[in-house]
Amino acid sequence: MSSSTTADAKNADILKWANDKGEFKRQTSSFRDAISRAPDAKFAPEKDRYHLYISLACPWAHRTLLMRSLKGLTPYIGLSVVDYLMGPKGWKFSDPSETPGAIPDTVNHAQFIRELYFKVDPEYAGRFTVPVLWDKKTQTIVNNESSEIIRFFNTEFNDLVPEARDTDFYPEELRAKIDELNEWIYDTVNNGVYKAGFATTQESYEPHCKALFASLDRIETILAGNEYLTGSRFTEADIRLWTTIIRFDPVYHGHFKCNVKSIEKDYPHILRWARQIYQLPHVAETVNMDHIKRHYYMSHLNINPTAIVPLGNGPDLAHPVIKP
Ligand SMILES: N[C@@H](CCC(=O)N[C@@H](CS)C(=O)NCC(=O)O)C(=O)O
Repeated sequence: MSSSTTADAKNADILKWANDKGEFKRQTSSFRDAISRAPDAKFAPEKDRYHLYISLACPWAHRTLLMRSLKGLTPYIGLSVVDYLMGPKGWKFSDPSETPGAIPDTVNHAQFIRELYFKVDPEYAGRFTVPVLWDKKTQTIVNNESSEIIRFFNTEFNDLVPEARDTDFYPEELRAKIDELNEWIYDTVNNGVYKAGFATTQESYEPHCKALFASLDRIETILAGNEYLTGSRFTEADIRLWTTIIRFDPVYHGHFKCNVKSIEKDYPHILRWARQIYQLPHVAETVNMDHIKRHYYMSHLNINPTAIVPLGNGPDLAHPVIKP
């Protein structure tokens, strides 16, 4: 298949989220290299070598932006931010005068994220997802899987960036606990909201919605007895869950039909934890509620054909933290 035929074929179904059985299945990410400080590594940690492409709306991409900020990597790794609106050609770049918060692609001068994928692989037939971590030196995609990008951001710049050494979000002694939490939280919460929201049959919606709230109840119990998910330490497990939780009341509760309970009214310990993280240094500046709400409500027209964006923004995360 030529690249233009591949592109046309993708155009036809890019906004179709569920399969013929009415279920949403997330595709496995294709680019899985890593930045490494090991001698002779293909992708060594270097200043100004890498560029991160994200959407401020996307919870997966948000994790990478957050880790970049928390680890002090902002001056070391460049950033482009796509428009919140996803059209038939996928994520696009816009000028900030049209879309405040957007940052155009100053590295590859692409109009759409798909161009990066085709530049690296003209036969690429997967989805054109964000985040994308780009290497300017070898002109390729290092990795497009957020869970892996945040892992190597956490450790591999520690020799280069003085302040990065002071923080470790995946400490040796908590790894087993973090991995265990990540596994069920990914399946039933991070991806669970999408499985409920993109379902096109009652049978595929209900079990995912029930599993989601069973997990939120379990998380509420954990956070009733602990400051963070693993105890007293803020870790990767919190970062991964938090980007989903702050989107919950403003978007998933209505748009994805996850309305059995809300964070603000029914989960006081999750709310306390969400506010506590929001108020840590460098976190609030990564949140753009306009991009978040407009992306979901205006891009998924099969779910919301009028494209009306509800007014509520969810709980005020800047509100002083009150222990319930
Ligand atoms: N496994 C990926 C998932 C990324 C992902 O699904 N991103 C969404 C936005 S929230 C996307 O870019 N979707 C575009 C598409 O599927 O066409 C990760 O965690 O990095």
